[in-house]
Amino acid sequence: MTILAKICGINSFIAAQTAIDSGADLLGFIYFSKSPRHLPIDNAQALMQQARQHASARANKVNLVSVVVNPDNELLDHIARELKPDFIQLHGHETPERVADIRARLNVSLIKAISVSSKDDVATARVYEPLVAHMLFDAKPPKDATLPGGVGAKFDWTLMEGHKGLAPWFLAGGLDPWNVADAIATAKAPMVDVSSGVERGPGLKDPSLITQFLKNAKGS
Ligand SMILES: O=C(O)c1ccccc1N[C@@H]1O[C@H](COP(=O)(O)O)[C@@H](O)[C@H]1O
Repeated sequence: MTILAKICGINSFIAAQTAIDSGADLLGFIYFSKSPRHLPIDNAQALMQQARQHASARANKVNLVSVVVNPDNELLDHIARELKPDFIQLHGHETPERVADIRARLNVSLIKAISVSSKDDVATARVYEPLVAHMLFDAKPPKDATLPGGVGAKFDWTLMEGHKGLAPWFLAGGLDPWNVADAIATAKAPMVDVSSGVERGPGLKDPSLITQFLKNAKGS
């Protein structure tokens, strides 16, 4: 099975270039000021343009994702207009009603993240699935965490056993180059997403870890 992989929290050209050259299918750009990977819109615009140009020069297909947390309409409109991402990832507590509003408002495909610690959490995907292109299953962050994602927290991958999904879905949360093959095999995940697991410090993407993650994910 071909596994699709997203490298999230891209905040430098070297990280984007390495991810594209190593076969990433999607790159994520964080708009959330508490994140060490946060990029103001102007910086994201410049970096996304460089990434698109590099992918096009290499004839690689890569989709660019803007990641937001409980965004208001003003921010969403701004992101859609200025960044023109292929996807917007909603990584907060957006309700199904709010996701339906966003879908009606924007002409951008959506990814909805939900945090998982039980089978019931996985089942909540059913109500979102008709509204979005992909679901993303992440761990519940620790209680004292300031970020809803990007903290390297893992969940029990066996909770995903038997989950089919209307569309291919992402497994995320605490993945790294050493555990990604096991995670894919256990969860039967068609797509994976990583942020902190390919860093040498908060917000510091490590090119060799990006390359190793993609090799191990795609070799599965
Ligand atoms: O990466 C971030 O800083 C981030 C901030 C706010 C919302 C989501 C964020 N990242 C997403 O979280 C998952 C899991 O991260 P990790 O691999 O466990 O560090 C990541 O795949 C991003 O989609």
